[in-house]
Amino acid sequence: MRPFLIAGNWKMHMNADETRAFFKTFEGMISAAPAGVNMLLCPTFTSLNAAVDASSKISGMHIGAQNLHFEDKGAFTGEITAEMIKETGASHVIIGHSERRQYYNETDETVNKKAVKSLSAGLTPVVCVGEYLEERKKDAHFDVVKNQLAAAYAGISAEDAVKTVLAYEPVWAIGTGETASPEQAQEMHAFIRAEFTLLYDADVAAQIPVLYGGSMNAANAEELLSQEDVDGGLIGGASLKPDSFHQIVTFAGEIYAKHG
Ligand SMILES: O=C[C@H](O)COP(=O)(O)O
Repeated sequence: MRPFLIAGNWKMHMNADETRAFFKTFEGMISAAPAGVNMLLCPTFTSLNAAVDASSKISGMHIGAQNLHFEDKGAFTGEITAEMIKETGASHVIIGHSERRQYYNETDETVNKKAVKSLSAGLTPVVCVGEYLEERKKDAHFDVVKNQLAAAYAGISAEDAVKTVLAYEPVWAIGTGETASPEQAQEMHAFIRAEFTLLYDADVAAQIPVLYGGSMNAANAEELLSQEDVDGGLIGGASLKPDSFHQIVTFAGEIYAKHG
């Protein structure tokens, strides 16, 4: 089975001191990721250095940013380049999160440009897709995700596609406490895998980790992670607490030990 990636998106929470405090507690719980599990935490830009420093004590822990600009430099006030993120020691970057699509005019085109830029800079893009509730109610969710996928991966070679991570985050499940059922998650993840097979081939599709995001927590993670095509989670609120993040990582390790 594919290794799990348990990722936390800290959004606009956790300053540098709080980041160091999180890691101090977390490293008391775990010094290395369980076999078959990788961990990723994505703090704010100003906490990246603190997170990278602290993460060096935990094997299998990676650090990522939450956004980047697709240009190398220029008059883009408030933005940050891929190279600047790399300079902190971070290895991943979240791209196209629904909050950025919703509040900051992120489009399918900019998501694609950002994915291309992060790959060329040697950062792993965690590309986010997902439908709104109205789209699911209209039964348009598969088409929405299919279009987002095709746009995000336009012009990306198979060789690069396998270096990406995909996160399916139904917008109606983000921060709402309402999670997709394990069946809904598995259905969409299998669909995404089939789309990757059409865009590339079955071998590429089998290599791209597909994470679920949307109110994943210690109470529902085990069932979600037990689904065949759910390769991990992109966790918001529950990743801010060392004990719940640790619990989710532990579930992933147990599932991998059983089936891996
Ligand atoms: O990127 C993470 C997602 O937006 C999920 O956030 P949440 O776990 O707080 O619902």
